[in-house]
Amino acid sequence: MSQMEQKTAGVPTLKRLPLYLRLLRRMKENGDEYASGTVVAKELGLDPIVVRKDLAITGAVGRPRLGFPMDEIIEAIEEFLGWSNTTDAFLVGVGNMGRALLGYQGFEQHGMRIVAAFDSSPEIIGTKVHGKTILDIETMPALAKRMHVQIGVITVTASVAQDVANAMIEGGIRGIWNFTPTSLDVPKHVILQREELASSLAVLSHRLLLEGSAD
Ligand SMILES: NC(=O)c1ccc[n+]([C@@H]2O[C@H](COP(=O)([O-])OP(=O)(O)OC[C@H]3O[C@@H](n4cnc5c(N)ncnc54)[C@H](O)[C@@H]3O)[C@@H](O)[C@H]2O)c1
Repeated sequence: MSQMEQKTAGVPTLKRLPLYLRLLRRMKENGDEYASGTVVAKELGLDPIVVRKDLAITGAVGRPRLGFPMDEIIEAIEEFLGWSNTTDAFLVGVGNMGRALLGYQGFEQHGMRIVAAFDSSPEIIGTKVHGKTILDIETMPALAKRMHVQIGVITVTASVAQDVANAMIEGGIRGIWNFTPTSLDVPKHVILQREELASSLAVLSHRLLLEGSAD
């Protein structure tokens, strides 16, 4: 499917597609040649109608009674998410959160490769973290420009998050994954995604509370 023809999907669909991908890759490893929406729905405990709609949006075409050929459906989801080409990313702020993200090997399977990490602390600059030498934040915008880096991951102290975002934008970065609680102000062409563990925790706590009151 060309980018012009590609449909847009809602956020809930976009959030479910990686779950399908993980399951389908596992099924492929187990030797399955086809995947049906019904099986995917059952494995993940989702409504089959929702799964069928999600998979249809990727443009993959199922075969009657068999389902989707495994390679085709995997490729269709990867292309839909833009994960067929891994995108280079810079991470800024190598504290607790930054170190954890740098140590995670799984992002490459999800289309993102952290190619360099930056900090402002003289104690951290020049040290090695998970095999990467930490660079001086001052060098980040020029390097981002030179390497055509698309994604910036922000894991700095909240009070400097906007400065870091500005420096990333100066370097031509177009997608920012913000792990800080700071609401960032960015130009229209920049795509922002905020990650907030506290929000997920709020859902968990509230559900626990409801379960408790049901007893
Ligand atoms: N998204 C979440 O769910 C979540 C969860 C926990 C923490 N956080 C947030 O993540 C951020 C980092 O938390 P942490 O525990 O890793 O903090 P930390 O203090 O361990 O690390 C922050 C790092 O940023 C560096 N830094 C500060 N100013 C900088 C600048 N101008 N340029 C480059 N580097 C700079 C510091 O030297 C330090 O290494 C905080 O904003 C915190 O609120 C988010």
